[in-house]
Amino acid sequence: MARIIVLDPIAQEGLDMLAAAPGIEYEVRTGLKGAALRSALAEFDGAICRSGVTINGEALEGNKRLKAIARAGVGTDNIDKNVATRLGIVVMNTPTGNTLSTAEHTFTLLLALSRRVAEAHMTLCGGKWDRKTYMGSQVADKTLGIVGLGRIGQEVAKRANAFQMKVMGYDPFLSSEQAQKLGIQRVDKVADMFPHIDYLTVHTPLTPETTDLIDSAAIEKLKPGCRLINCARGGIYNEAALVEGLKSGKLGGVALDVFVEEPNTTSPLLKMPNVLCTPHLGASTEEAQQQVALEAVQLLINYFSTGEVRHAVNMASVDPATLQAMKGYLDLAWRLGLLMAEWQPSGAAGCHITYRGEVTKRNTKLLTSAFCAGLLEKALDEEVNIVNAEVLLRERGIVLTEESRPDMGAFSSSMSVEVKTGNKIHVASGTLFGNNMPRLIRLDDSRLEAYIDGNLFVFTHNDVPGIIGAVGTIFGKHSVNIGHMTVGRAVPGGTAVGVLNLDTVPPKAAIDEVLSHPSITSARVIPMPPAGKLPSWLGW
Ligand SMILES: NC(=O)c1ccc[n+]([C@@H]2O[C@H](COP(=O)([O-])OP(=O)(O)OC[C@H]3O[C@@H](n4cnc5c(N)ncnc54)[C@H](O)[C@@H]3O)[C@@H](O)[C@H]2O)c1
Ligand SMILES: O=C(O)CC[C@@H](O)C(=O)O
Repeated sequence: MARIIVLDPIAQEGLDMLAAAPGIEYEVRTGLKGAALRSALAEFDGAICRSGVTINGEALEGNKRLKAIARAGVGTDNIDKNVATRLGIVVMNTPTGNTLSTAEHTFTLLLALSRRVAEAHMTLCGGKWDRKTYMGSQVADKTLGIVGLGRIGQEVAKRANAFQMKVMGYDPFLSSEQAQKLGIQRVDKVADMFPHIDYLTVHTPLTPETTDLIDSAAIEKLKPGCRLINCARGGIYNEAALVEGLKSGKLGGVALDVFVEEPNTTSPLLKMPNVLCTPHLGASTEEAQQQVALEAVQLLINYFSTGEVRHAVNMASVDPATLQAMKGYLDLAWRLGLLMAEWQPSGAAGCHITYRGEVTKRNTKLLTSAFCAGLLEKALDEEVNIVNAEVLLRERGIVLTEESRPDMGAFSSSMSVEVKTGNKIHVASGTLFGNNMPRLIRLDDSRLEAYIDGNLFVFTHNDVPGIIGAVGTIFGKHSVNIGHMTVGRAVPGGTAVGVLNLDTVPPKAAIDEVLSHPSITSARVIPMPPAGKLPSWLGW
């Protein structure tokens, strides 16, 4: 049973969907922070939030249970994604559910700011019929500048065109063709539009590049009287610079839905004329809230029932069909990781993975993550999965590289992992027989064909007659049954490797006896998961 915590109010339709979902139970606990949030998160497998709760590193610290966070909305800046990734927690959002509502809210603020609607309303409510003070500005034939032309920015541009405005815009990922299609005059730098625009609106995430994007220096370059709107994130406009710009008359007005500090009832802007503020209401429509709640709940239901990862912001998304089709390869990659962790027990400095043949057409990045998860699984105290494995590996200074070679080797598909330790390189290669039978086809220099499940007994020896018989006799004497046996070598008479699948873990006395054979150079038991057992992080 997956337990889900709902940390912010979400639409009832989302809660109903959670209640009806088999294998899921949920609790709504809103308004949590600090230690209360941390201990609550530790009791659940999944979490749903909006922008109210702050899931920072402290809130996630030491969490060994949480697997997935779904954000009912777009911005995930209230979640510490670095810490989540490190802990193997996938963070997903619902990118489209509130696009139209937020674009509409932006336009609402733009129009209301132009006509000073809120101030006039407040004056009238105060008993004054004032038709002189609130002279407005027509938007038709004015120019709107848009920074960030993703989903919301583009919808705002469409509405501006419908209101007969000229639109200029900047987004590093907007092509000239798309800009032309949307009737946007694209500029190469944000500042290029400053002297020409009467209105500026931003629709980017809050990032180091967009923090204080509009500060005093930028405001200085704007056309006098320019009106600014922000329905994206507080901090993109520097709030102190806005106050100064309004005071000096350089700015014609400011409309904000978002603030650096939220909730916020003390900003000096709230008391200034030509200012219009709403308390982060961009996505607050019944339609948007219903849609993001349903989408967020669906993301978690899918994640916990099929392992599907969609709209992830801290890892590649994986749909159930891909997962299903890659099950066998994921199992192989994970097992090669587990095997290599035992085969080369001293510290790895680098890993290089080569994919050959048909497997190169698949999502090899996912297979690389699965290998890394296997490699680190036993070494680390914390949960290692495909979300955090690569990060954890790189954090340990292990250099990870990957290559794909579409040509087939001896097998239609294979993956080879090289683990560098000091000046040695250990190699293991595997392939898949059928859909779900992983096989080891190379260990260091020896070619073989071994199972990678159960109690593996791996020994190196000189390629001389009598070794197989000697080992078989020793295990027979100790009542250890051999289920499967394979030996391989690079060249006759050189170094060889034997891999046995034992029905039980051999006693130390049996291993010592094997090691006492003059031609056997090493021997160790490598416990592998039983055949068909898949990693728990795949949710199967
Ligand atoms: N007020 C609200 O309630 C509300 C609701 C929804 C979204 N939002 C905010 O709106 C933002 C935009 O949402 P969206 O759905 O359009 O996201 P989106 O990902 O579709 O678009 C963001 C765009 O910003 C662009 N961008 C990133 N950095 C940039 C930079 N330095 N300069 C110029 N462009 C840059 C990206 O290329 C992208 O096209 C979100 O990040 C979220 O924080 C607020
Ligand atoms: O949850 C909300 O209402 C705000 C949503 C909005 O900020 C977002 O980024 O999607």
